[in-house]
Amino acid sequence: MKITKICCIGAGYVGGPTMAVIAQKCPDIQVTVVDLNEQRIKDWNDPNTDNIPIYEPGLAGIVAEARGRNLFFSTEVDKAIDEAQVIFISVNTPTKTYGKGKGMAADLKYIELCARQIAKVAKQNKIVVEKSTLPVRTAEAIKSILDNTGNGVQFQILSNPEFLAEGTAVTDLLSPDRILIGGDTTPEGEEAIEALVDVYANWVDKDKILTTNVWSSELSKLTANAFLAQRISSINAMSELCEKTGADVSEVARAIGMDSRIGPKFLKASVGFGGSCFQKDILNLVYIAKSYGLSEVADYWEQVIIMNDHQKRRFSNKIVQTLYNTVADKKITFLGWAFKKDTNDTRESAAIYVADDLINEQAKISVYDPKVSRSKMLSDLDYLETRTVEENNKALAIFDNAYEACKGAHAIAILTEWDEFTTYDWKKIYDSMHKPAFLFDGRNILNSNELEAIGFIYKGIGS
Ligand SMILES: NC(=O)c1ccc[n+]([C@@H]2O[C@H](COP(=O)([O-])OP(=O)(O)OC[C@H]3O[C@@H](n4cnc5c(N)ncnc54)[C@H](O)[C@@H]3O)[C@@H](O)[C@H]2O)c1
Ligand SMILES: O=c1ccn([C@@H]2O[C@H](COP(=O)(O)OP(=O)(O)O[C@H]3O[C@H](CO)[C@@H](O)[C@H](O)[C@H]3O)[C@@H](O)[C@H]2O)c(=O)[nH]1
Repeated sequence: MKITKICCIGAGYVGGPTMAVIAQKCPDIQVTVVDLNEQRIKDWNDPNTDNIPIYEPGLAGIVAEARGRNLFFSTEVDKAIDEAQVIFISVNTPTKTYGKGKGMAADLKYIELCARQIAKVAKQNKIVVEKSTLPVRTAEAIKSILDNTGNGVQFQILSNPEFLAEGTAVTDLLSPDRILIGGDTTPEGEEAIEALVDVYANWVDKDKILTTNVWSSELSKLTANAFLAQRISSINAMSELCEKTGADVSEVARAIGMDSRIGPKFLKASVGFGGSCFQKDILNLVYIAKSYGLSEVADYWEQVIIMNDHQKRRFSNKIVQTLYNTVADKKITFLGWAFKKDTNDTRESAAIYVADDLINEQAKISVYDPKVSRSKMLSDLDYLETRTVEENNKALAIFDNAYEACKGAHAIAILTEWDEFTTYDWKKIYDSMHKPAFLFDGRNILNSNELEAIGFIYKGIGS
């Protein structure tokens, strides 16, 4: 089967960039990305591609090239479903905030809504692709909904999890380590797998396209995120021990990373991992393990989250302790609010939790982030419901300029590893601050010797 029309439900951090790259690399395929969120679609259609709703290096150029040619953003969900041979489901699957599994299980209501909508609209056979990250065996539920429409339409369900990381989405999509496609082992299932393999083979080497059964594919995505997050919690655990013993976590990471069995990546100690995926996916894994009665497996993975929460809290505690055990009415400037550099995404960012802790201690927080909007920062804090919206408004001052944000501060905390922070005139910043001037580098990106020579009291992670 040759694919000529694709629809993607969900124009978010995954749907938008993924479909833009498919459209760029496959000019013969018409790709329509649909979303219920009218503003989001309007933003994707903004004539100036610098205003598209997701900031990712290189993305605006790809959208400019493909949009209107074979890439379309629309709110007409039914029409796009009806016309497409392949429908990617790329909607959000957040942690449940209610009912059974609250705070742990993945909320699959948006997935189910998509399945029901596809079932209602489809008049011809279709391939439905799970692009969202889902608990193992979700395809079974989707299949049950789709197969019970009674209109004779045949569906093949594939699992094709996405491994892109934000901030590097475009390069990850253009040169992925692998593409994973899981499907049924029936002839129809294999035909569907082949059709999707052919789409990716337009720009990915065939030996990097891995095909498996559906359950392995679904579970591999949760497993990959669990392993990645575990490395960060492991090095962060060692960072605390380094601080007690005089070892330096960067040196330890380098020493172990040169062991080819361990490898050097994902060993940067930090204020704690954030992002929409790691915590949500591990909690989901823990929930799945518990639901099968595997309490040791559940406890093992839960420790990754416990360690990460500890690391965030440890950072805010260290600020309070170092500032003579009180930050009340002191100005603490955050450089960075995004959960990592090169993205405007703030979901689960460590900055939110550190700010919340420090505001509880009556600190005045000033923030500068090159890409995150003022309204986003405030809504992130409001979402925690620790205090009223007015109180948050009072406690958080947001700046468009780092030098202005740092003026008159008692301490600076680096929460995101934006490259521009390393290029600042730190002497000028030092001169504008209260003394002693403290600098808490939650990302270990600055040169401690240079900063100490200027006069800062510098505290990194794990040294
Ligand atoms: N963000 C990442 O880096 C990343 C990477 C890999 C996988 N994932 C997974 O991909 C999925 C999507 O993540 P995201 O970050 O793109 O989420 P997102 O919140 O940015 O985007 C999801 C979009 O789906 C839309 N939507 C929800 N229900 C809909 C419906 N019924 N019809 C039409 N539109 C609907 C929402 O309005 C939203 O715009 C999640 O399962 C996530 O775990 C995310
Ligand atoms: O050595 C490291 C590496 C990362 N981080 C932090 O970990 C978080 C996550 O970073 P990263 O994994 O680079 O970004 P995500 O966009 O969350 O991507 C992860 O989550 C996605 C969603 O499932 C997956 O697709 C990706 O493969 C997986 O890397 C961020 O807060 C980073 O600052 C560290 O603290 N130390």
